[in-house]
Amino acid sequence: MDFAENDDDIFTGKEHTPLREDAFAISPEEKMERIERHFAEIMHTLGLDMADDSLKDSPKRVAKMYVHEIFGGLLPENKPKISTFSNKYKYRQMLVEKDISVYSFCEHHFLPIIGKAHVAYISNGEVIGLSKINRIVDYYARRPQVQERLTMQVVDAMKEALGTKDVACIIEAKHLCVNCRGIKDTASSTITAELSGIFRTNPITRQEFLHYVNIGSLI
Ligand SMILES: Nc1nc2c(ncn2[C@@H]2O[C@H](COP(=O)(O)OP(=O)(O)OP(=O)(O)O)[C@@H](O)[C@H]2O)c(=O)[nH]1
Ligand SMILES: [Zn+2]
Repeated sequence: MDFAENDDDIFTGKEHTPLREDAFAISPEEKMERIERHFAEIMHTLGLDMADDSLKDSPKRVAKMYVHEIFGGLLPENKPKISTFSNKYKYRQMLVEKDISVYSFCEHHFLPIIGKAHVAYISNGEVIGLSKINRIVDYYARRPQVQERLTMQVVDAMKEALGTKDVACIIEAKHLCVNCRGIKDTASSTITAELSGIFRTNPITRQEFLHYVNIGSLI
């Protein structure tokens, strides 16, 4: 199954990211031009000398970074193409892709969320290439996010790609908006878990997953 067939999910709200209906009415190039202009205004307002040779290209750098790098998961064309294979070898146990790097951005402060995701599933006849699990996490991370939504989006995408309900995702991450400003608690981190199918209903399966990912020593 080609997961990227469902590019319109981003429009229907199925992916839950709060986007306007006209989010894609302007091209990525136009988005970069507008962000460059607005970011230059922010820097100017802060009193920075925009003629300084180190600062003058920063609005352009930020615009490119927003549209194509850290928020590249807002562009449906970046949705990973997920091909699955049939489970010919009849592996019936859990598969865990652990310690997947998460680089996301808090939608309240636009500061980094840095951590690890652990994703597990039990095959219902299809298997997925391992790297595609990392790609799914990366795609949904590269948006302004809350950690709860990111965790659920990863599980939804895996369920859709694999045609199974037996999927789980745990994310443990540090939110720089908590660590480096506001309350400035550098020690705390946030854990979210979305457990679906047998991971929710069977405590032994859930325990096996938790055992493999050894929660508490992730970062
Ligand atoms: N539930 C949830 N909250 C988040 C996440 N990332 C950041 N936040 C919180 O979002 C909240 C925004 O709260 P506000 O009171 O509107 O913002 P603020 O005045 O800057 O809050 P402080 O961080 O407490 O200074 C803060 O408590 C953040 O810690 C997340 O992924 N999930
Ligand atoms: Zn924040």
